[in-house]
Amino acid sequence: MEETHEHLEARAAQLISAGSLFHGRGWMPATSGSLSARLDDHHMVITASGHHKGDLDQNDLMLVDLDGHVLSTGKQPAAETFLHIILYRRSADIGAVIHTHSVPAMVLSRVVVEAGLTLAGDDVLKALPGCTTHHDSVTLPIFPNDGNIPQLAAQVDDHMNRHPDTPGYLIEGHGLYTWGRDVTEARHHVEAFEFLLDCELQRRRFDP
Ligand SMILES: CSC[C@@H](O)[C@@H](O)C(=O)COP(=O)(O)O
Ligand SMILES: [Zn+2]
Repeated sequence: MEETHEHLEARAAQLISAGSLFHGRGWMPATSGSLSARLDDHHMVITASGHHKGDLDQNDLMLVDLDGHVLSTGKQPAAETFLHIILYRRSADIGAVIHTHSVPAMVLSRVVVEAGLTLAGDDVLKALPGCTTHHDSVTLPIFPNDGNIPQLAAQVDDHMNRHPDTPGYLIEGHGLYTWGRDVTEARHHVEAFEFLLDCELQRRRFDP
């Protein structure tokens, strides 16, 4: 358990740094967004609910097990904790999950009428899993927003059963979820998606 806690502080430090970076970019305005990292097969560290993600400290992170039990006393976990948990349960290769609320993710998730947004024709795609050339493409499924998080999590899980290589998704009028093997890789995926979404939004202004 001591080792888990030691791990917790190191992972929490990485999440604090990512929160500061992404808030600074305008992708986690006010108290929006959430960040987590796997500690072992049964535990994760995740942001506590309602904290400003640009100004987190170790007290704003907490230990939760992958059944959803809160193991840090006196703290309320992120509202969308279950959306993080289902990803860790799916694959031991998922080591960190990050949720952002950027303007491009918000706008595109509302204007795209299809069930998914395909990103193509950009070299930065190569920063994403499964893409090796700029000829590759990635489709982000778009789920209707739902305050019932277990229900939304079940929809995401069902989609990923059918499309296990999905590297991220959008929630309509809400934001982006993506993940990686560790916090470093999840950060890269956030940056790549946010860049691609911004480009896509700007491209549509010229060619709607
Ligand atoms: C503050 S608006 C955004 C929230 O409703 C929620 O979607 C979110 O991303 C952060 O909630 P939190 O409970 O702080 O993890
Ligand atoms: Zn959110």
